[in-house]
Amino acid sequence: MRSVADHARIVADLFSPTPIESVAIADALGRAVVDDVRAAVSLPGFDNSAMDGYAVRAAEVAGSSTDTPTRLVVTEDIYAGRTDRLRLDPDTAHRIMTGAPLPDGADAVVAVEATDGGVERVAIAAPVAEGTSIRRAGSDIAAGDTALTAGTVLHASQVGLLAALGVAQVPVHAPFHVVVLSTGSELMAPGVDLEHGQIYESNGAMLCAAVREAGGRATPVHFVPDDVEQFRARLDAMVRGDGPAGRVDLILTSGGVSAGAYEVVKDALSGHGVEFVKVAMQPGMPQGCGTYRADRDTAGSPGVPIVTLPGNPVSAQVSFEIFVRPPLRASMGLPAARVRRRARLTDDMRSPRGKEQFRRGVVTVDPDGAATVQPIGPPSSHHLRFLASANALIDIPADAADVAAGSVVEVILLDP
Ligand SMILES: Nc1nc2c(c(=O)[nH]1)N[C@H]1C(S)=C(S)[C@@H](COP(=O)(O)OP(=O)(O)OC[C@H]3O[C@@H](n4cnc5c(N)ncnc54)[C@H](O)[C@@H]3O)O[C@H]1N2
Ligand code: MOO
Repeated sequence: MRSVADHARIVADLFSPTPIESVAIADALGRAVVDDVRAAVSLPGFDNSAMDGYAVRAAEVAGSSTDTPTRLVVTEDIYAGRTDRLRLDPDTAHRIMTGAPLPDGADAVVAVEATDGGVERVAIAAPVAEGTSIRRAGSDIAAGDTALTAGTVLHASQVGLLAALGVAQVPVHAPFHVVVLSTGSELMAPGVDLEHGQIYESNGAMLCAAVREAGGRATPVHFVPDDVEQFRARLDAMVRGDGPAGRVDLILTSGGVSAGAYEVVKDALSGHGVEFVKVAMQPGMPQGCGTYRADRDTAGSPGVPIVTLPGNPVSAQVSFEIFVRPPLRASMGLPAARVRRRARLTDDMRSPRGKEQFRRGVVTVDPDGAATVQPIGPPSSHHLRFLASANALIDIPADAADVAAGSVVEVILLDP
């Protein structure tokens, strides 16, 4: 059997970086900038007031107190957005609002609370040090400085910084596009009354969600029947790239790869550039991957990478986590690996020797930062409920069999 690490490397080699596109910053959320972004302007762009108050010369109000306020004539009213350049004459004050440009000659702002709030004349009841309540041009970022380094993922605050710098669009990797195929005659759409032996399709919905959560784009292709010819016809349309889905970076299937009599994926793809292997892991043992080329493709056609996951829902989702998510994210310049950490096991666990086990677990971190993990649900791969309650996968190495409560194990955190 192939090791998990070897299969992960072989799958990752199928992936290539997606093209770069220029995207409006609001639409670039969750994507990584491909180049350093330099500030074209300074922030702030001009000296401005940090408070609603009065722009003054600090030396002129030095002796102010409640009993002996300094009285100044107010000669200007500066609101945020005034664009004319002003000068503060000696023995005068300008009423000024937060964010409004500081007049030349002023070297401090007195907050309105330390004054009588006068409009034509103002009484200032407290001294201010030079520089008080002034936000200097470039004190946040100077024009020419690096605002974001290449690879930074855009969250709300990074989008805010780009907007403040007047950046409208940024170059980012195009979303990695995955066509998600579900096979199986037993699979039905929601809303249908199930007959005995039928089930609601769930892998397609789950894997599409997983692709989107990872930052990619997913197109579901549901309910491909267990028919090799029809299955191949669907694939061929995708490989040609002339279907409604456009460019396809990966075809992801689930089901139909083990040892049964109706393994449509295996039957359709064997001999077409796809290799089927057993990976030493639980869940997720039967796996396949390769580059699919249609029969009539001319030599040299690049084909489309394909990963075939096992059909059991927990196997499909765990396999996605281990084999597909990391290279998918790397192809978009996004941090690939989930956070791994050590945690103390709350219960005894058994693991099949010779297979790396990924058990569902709930990790709890106490206020001191110490983590414990409780395994939940049995190891078998149809227990979707327990997967849905887990926040981590417990990664038990292939050479371990019995792991006692209290042991320290490695966990993969599934919550962002
Ligand atoms: N004789 C053997 N039988 C099995 C082996 C084996 O080595 N020898 N391996 C077992 C393991 S481990 C797994 S995992 C599964 C993998 O089977 P397939 O990938 O061929 O998947 P299917 O047989 O098509 O389906 C398995 C199971 O999952 C359900 N399923 C499939 N697709 C969906 C979907 N889109 N939504 C919801 N549920 C789905 C399907 O109904 C089956 O219950 O094989 C074992 N058997
Ligand atoms: O390997 Mo299967 O994925 O255990 O259920």
